[in-house]
Amino acid sequence: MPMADAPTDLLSLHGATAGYRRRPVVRDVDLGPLPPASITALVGPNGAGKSTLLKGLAGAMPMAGRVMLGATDLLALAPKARARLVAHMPQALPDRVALTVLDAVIGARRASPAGAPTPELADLDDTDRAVAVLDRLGIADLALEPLDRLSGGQRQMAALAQALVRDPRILLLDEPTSALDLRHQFQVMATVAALACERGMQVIVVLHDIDLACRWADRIAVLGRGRLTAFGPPATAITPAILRDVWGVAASVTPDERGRVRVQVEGLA
Ligand SMILES: Nc1ncnc2c1ncn2[C@@H]1O[C@H](COP(=O)(O)OP(=O)(O)OP(=O)(O)O)[C@@H](O)[C@H]1O
Repeated sequence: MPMADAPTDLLSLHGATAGYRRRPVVRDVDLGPLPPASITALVGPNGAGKSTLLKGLAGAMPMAGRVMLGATDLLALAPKARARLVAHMPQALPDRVALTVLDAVIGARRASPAGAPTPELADLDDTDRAVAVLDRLGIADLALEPLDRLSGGQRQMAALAQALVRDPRILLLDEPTSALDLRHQFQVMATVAALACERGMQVIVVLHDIDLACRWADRIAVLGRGRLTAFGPPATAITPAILRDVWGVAASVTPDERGRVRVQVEGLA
């Protein structure tokens, strides 16, 4: 259920540009407005610049342009202030860390606490919050396991818990389901969707699985060679023409019995 005093600020990118050694990889991206309690899937081919865009939004690398949350330009905020609003789960996860899952999640909470207060968690201390997040993700049984003894999928779930425990206003997830089995893919996307709604979060999630993106996202942003190529509801953004032009595949796009878009790749275009 949405919060009574749910955030109302829209998120929008204006001319967002980022790159490496003066080589722009993401160029002039205008995206939004994205309302609170929404999921935007960022899709596109390998090397299109999806991770770079997320890193720029998270403050992990410089970005030019404007990223407005309501009247606030996130790019103009000091790193600490931006970190209170934005949590980023990167694609590459640290794997040689001997902390337990619980300690890692508590550490993430303490490193950058509370952007958006969550009423039902307001009285919990950091440990209780960490336990609540692990429970919500269905991985409370991993709490005392050292991170460096987890499977790839378990580590991905722990990294997601580290991002969620910070109560961000904006949650940036870079391929959060790439190592997960079908059950955990569903659990992660369902939990993220429920939390987006409860907390009024704006979620931007990079996914390669277009069907998963169409199933869970309110909006799809297609990035091709660093530029925004399509943006809108799944049925608008994912078309045979876009799949051909951006991914180079011949594919059919059909609604399933619930009206959701399903993509079937027939061959290379
Ligand atoms: N640290 C880096 N230094 C220099 N170039 C980089 C660096 N990281 C990424 N790039 C380049 O930037 C471009 C975009 O990379 P990015 O990781 O953002 O793409 P992506 O869309 O996330 O790809 P994928 O789907 O394969 O994860 C690629 O050409 C890549 O080689």
